[in-house]
Amino acid sequence: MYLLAIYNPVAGNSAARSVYEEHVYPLLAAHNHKVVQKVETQRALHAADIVAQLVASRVDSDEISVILGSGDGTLHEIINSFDVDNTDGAPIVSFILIPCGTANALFNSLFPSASPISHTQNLLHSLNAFVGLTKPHRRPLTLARTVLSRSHDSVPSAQNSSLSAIVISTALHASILHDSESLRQEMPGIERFKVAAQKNSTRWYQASAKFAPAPKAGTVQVYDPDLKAFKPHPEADKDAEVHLSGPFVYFLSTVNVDRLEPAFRISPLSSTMPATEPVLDVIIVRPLRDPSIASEGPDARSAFVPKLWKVLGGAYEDGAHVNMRYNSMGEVDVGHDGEAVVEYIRCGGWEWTPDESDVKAGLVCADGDISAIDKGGKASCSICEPSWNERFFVYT
Ligand SMILES: Nc1ncnc2c1ncn2[C@@H]1O[C@H](COP(=O)(O)OP(=O)(O)OP(=O)(O)O)[C@@H](O)[C@H]1O
Repeated sequence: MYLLAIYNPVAGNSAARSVYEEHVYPLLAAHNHKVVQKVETQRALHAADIVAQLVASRVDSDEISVILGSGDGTLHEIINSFDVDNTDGAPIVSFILIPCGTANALFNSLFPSASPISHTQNLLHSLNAFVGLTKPHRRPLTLARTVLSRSHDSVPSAQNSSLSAIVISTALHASILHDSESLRQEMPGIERFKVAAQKNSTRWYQASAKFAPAPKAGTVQVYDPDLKAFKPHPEADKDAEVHLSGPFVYFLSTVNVDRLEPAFRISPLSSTMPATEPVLDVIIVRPLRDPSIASEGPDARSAFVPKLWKVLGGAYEDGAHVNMRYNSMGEVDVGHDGEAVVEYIRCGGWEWTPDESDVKAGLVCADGDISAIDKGGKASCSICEPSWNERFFVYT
C-alpha cells in the first residue's frame, strides 16, 4: 500500500498544517505507518495532479491510501483527475479523511456524532479506523456523473462531464455556492452560505426536470410522509420516467451524504432509509404546489420566502422538512395533512433543462464546483457504472 499524506493549508480556517504536525504524523508514527510522500498543496488542483501522477505511473501497489486534510472541494478535484478511459489495472484509492474544510459534508455524514470538529479527537475518526484504534471499515464511495450538453450535442465532450461524491444541485443551492465564493475571504466560515441564501431568497428557477429509475428499483421512488416510506412515483410515464415542470426554488441531489454541514441534514432518508443500491436522493421544492399561491409574481415570491426558510430550517432540525406539509391556507408544518412541501425523490438519474431566458437556472453545482449550462442546453446526472463505484473508498 502506498501511503500519501496531503493537506490543503488554506482550506477552512487554515489549520491543516498544525493538525498534521501535532496529531496526524505522530499518530501514524506511533502505529508504525510509514508515509511515502508528504504534500502541502500549493495551488488549486495540486492534490489532484499528485494523485493522477501516481495512478498514471502505475505505482507498485494495488492501493493508494490518501490521508486527505481538506474540505470536500479537494476530494472532488482528486476524483475528477482520473482518466475515465484508462483505468484498467489502476490502483484503487482509499481516503482517510481529516476534516479541515469549511463544511466537510462527507466527513460529517460518515461521522455524524463527530461535532464540533474543533475537538481534536473528532478530527481523527477516519485516521483512528485506518490505524486500527477503532474497528476499520472501508466503505466504497458512490459516484455520480454530471454531463452538461448543448441541445444539438449528440455526444457531449469529456470537458463537460464531472464526477461527484457528495452533491449535485441547481436552483437555490447552486446560486448560493456561486455567490458565496466571492465572500470567502471576508467570511471563512459557513456564515457566507447564509448571506448568499438571503440574497437569492425570492428567486424562482424556470426549468423542467426528468427522472429515471435506479436499475434494481425499476421505478422512480418518492417519499410519502403519510406512509413514512418511499413508494413508486405516481406520475411515471410508460418508460418509467417522471417529468416535473417548474418553477423550482430548490433542486439538490446527494450521494454518500445526508448532510452538507454538521447540522444541515438535507437528505436525511439516505441514512435512515438507505437504498439497497447506489441512488441519487433528490430534494425539490416547487412553490406552485402551495395552495395559497395561484400564479407567479413578485407578491407570490415574497410570500413564499418564509415558507422556504421554514422548510430549510427543518433540515437543521434533524431533517424534519421531509415531513412538512401544507394546510388549505398554504401554511407549512409537520402536523398538516395537505401536499408534501418537499418532493423527496430517489432515482438513478435526472435531467435538468433550464429555460433559455433564465440565466441563473443554468448554474449547476457539483461538490461545490460551479458550471453554467450553455443556452439551450441541459444537465444530465446519473449514478456511475458499477466499476466506478468500486474505485474510491473511505475509511470509517
Ligand atoms: N495552496 C493553495 N492555495 C490556494 N488554493 C488552494 C491551495 N491548495 C488547494 N487549494 C484550493 O482550495 C480550494 C478549497 O479547498 P477545500 O475544498 O479543500 O476547502 P474548503 O472549500 O474550505 O472546504 P469545503 O469544500 O468543505 O467547503 C480547492 O479548490 C483547492 O484546489
